[in-house]
Amino acid sequence: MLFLVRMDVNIPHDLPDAQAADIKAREKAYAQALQNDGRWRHLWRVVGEYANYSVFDVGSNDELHTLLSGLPLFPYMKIHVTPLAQHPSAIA
Ligand SMILES: O=C(O)C[C@H]1C=CC(=O)O1
Repeated sequence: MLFLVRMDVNIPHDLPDAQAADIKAREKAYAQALQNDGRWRHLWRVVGEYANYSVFDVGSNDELHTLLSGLPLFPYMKIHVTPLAQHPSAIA
C-alpha cells in the first residue's frame, strides 16, 4: 500500500541545540534504515520550507502509523497522510 505523506517540522526555539542535534541525528538514522528496507520509497524536501513529501510502501494503515509515530521528530511534526490508489491512465 502506497501513501503520500507530508511532514512539516516545527522544532521549538527553546529546545537546547544539543538536544535538537541528537533528535535530528536519530531521525536521519531511522529514515535511512526505512529507505534501505524499501518502506520509505521517496523523500523530497519542499523548496524553501522545513518540510518534506515522502512516499511510503507499507502493509497497512497500522504499520504506517507505528512507523510515523516512531520518528524521533514526531513530537515536533505536523503530518498529513494521503492514501494512494492506481490511476487508470497510468502506464506504470
Ligand atoms: O527533515 C525532514 O524533513 C524531517 C525528517 C524526515 C526525514 C529526516 O531525516 O528528517
